[in-house]
Amino acid sequence: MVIFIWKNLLQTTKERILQQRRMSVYSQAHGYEEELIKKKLQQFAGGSINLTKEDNGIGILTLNNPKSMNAFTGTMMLELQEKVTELENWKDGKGLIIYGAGNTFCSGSDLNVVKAMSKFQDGMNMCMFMQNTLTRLMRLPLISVALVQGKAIGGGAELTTACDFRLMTPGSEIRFVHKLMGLVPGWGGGARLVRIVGSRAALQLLSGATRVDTERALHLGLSEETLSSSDEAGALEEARAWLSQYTEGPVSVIRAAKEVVAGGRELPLEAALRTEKDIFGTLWGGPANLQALARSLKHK
Ligand SMILES: CCC(=O)SCCNC(=O)CCNC(=O)[C@H](O)C(C)(C)COP(=O)(O)OP(=O)(O)OC[C@H]1O[C@@H](n2cnc3c(N)ncnc32)[C@H](O)[C@@H]1OP(=O)(O)O
Repeated sequence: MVIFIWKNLLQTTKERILQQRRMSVYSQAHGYEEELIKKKLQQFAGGSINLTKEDNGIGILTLNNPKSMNAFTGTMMLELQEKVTELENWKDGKGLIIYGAGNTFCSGSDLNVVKAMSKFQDGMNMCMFMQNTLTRLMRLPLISVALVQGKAIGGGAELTTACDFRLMTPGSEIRFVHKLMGLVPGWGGGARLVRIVGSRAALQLLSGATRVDTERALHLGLSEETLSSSDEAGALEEARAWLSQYTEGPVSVIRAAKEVVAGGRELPLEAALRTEKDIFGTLWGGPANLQALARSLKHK
């Protein structure tokens, strides 16, 4: 009977964790009209977002619109949402690398879309659409890395902040150019940047529209490492090797580690502690835990 109650409790906990992870920031209650914005975005076609899921549990998400420096067209925004949903349902996933085709990361929103969506309500709906998608991306139980080659500009810079880590190739740069367009970030990149580099550095980067090269990014803690390869294949291989240090091991444990950190990053302390307890409960006495105990490991 006790075991039955515990199993039910564990199942409910797992469902609650899953629901929290998929929760969007905006709904109709905030005046957000998802179907309307999706219809509008559909009108601006071009490029694609491609996803491959490797056997090692690492997903590779490619921003593919190289003729416009991988700017996000409307259909790419819609495809990003679809790929995030696919990744939420990928039970074997442990890590994710996001990179841009053609040796550059992303030049933000396609300026043709920006111009055509200049009405207030369109802009707000697009902002909420992208914040919802990037928040769900950030909450994925996968350790994520933005591989920055070339330029990450505007919304491209914002996208990098939705990843757990950033790796940069020689000569690459991250730049929040919003000020120069009479804007501030709207894809959640401002709020996330504060959590990554602190409020003073974030304010400097936004109000100065500062070019952040590899050296400055390392200094600010915006980038983890400057890779040695500049070419796409070499950089991707290096990023894969870097990420593998952290994705090595049982799927359940790696995903749980990411979920504990995601809770700690986003929630007030008591809620984060309760989330940690719930996630701990999904592992305690589980296969990975029992196998480790049976091996009587010493951590010398
Ligand atoms: C969320 C808010 C936002 O993201 S608002 C958008 C912010 N982004 C921008 O303003 C980027 C504007 N573009 C630039 O500053 C430059 O093109 C950057 C990215 C620095 C690249 O410069 P450079 O290496 O000299 O290449 P280029 O200018 O010749 O560009 C190559 C082709 O790509 C295009 N492109 C570039 N960015 C965009 C964009 N965001 N939307 C639409 N098209 C874009 C350029 O127009 C150029 O096209 P073409 O070869 O002239 O036909």
